[in-house]
Amino acid sequence: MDQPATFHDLHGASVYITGGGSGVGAALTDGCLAQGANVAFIGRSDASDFVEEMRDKHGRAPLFMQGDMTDTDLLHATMQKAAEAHGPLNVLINNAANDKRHALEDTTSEFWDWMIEVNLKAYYFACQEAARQMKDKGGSIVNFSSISYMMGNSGYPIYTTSNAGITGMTRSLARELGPKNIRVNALAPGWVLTQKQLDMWATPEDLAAHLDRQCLKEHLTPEDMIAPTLFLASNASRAMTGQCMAVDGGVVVTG
Ligand SMILES: NC(=O)c1ccc[n+]([C@@H]2O[C@H](COP(=O)([O-])OP(=O)(O)OC[C@H]3O[C@@H](n4cnc5c(N)ncnc54)[C@H](O)[C@@H]3O)[C@@H](O)[C@H]2O)c1
Ligand SMILES: O=C(O)C(=O)C[C@H](O)[C@H](O)CO
Repeated sequence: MDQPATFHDLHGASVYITGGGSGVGAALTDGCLAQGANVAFIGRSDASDFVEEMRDKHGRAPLFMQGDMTDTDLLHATMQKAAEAHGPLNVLINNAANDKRHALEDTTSEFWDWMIEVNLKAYYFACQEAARQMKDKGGSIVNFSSISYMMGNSGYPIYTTSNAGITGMTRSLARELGPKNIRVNALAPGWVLTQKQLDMWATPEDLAAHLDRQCLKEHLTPEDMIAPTLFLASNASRAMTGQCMAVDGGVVVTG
């Protein structure tokens, strides 16, 4: 898609994205490459085809590292490899998450641990390594949350718990890292119609009900997340930290 804006400071920036090979993350990789940034990303599944698609489109390929980000040593090693390839990180985008459905009654302790490891722990430890790399020259961290917890959605309580945790973590890390000029913000998307959402969760009834809740009467696409993320990543938002920015088409949450 056409870039809606140019963020000059992102040209040549070193950007690391979790889950940058599919869904919203793939749009973010595409959007960052289009700004002239150097992108590295981790993902669980093979993303070689996407890497080649990006090479064809931008003339530069993102650095893809396959692995499970819940392994903190591995996560940190991939972030260090990104720094070796592109320089210390300027931008971290914590995007990868898992919204697997579950109910309180059926939840095991192991499932809780796994969901929190994916949806919260990996975010935290990615921030830890990013902060190390950004300590001398500052940087920007964008943590993907969700409006799902603000809506009080059922069906995935550990996911919504994590989304709420992400905004709390964001505020505290913004305070801790602000003196080093490292900004930390959260972005809370509304319902973004990725192929996975369409394949797994989106029924015609739920889609219609959700559009009713939005002020704007068009469903959101992964590409709609690009410019808001670039804004938070870039110096355009240099006076913003500790915030959670909803990008949701104007969902009005009622009691
Ligand atoms: N799609 C939506 O409607 C929606 C709504 C609100 C918030 N969000 C948020 O936006 C972000 C992206 O959502 P999405 O719909 O594109 O997700 P997705 O499930 O389609 O993609 C997630 C990506 O993360 C990767 N990933 C997951 N677990 C991993 C692990 N353990 N190690 C390494 N990589 C892992 C996957 O490989 C995949 O590339 C998430 O933070 C999500 O909470 C999405
Ligand atoms: O999965 C999420 O994080 C969402 O926020 C998705 C939608 O907002 C939700 O399914 C709408 O009811």
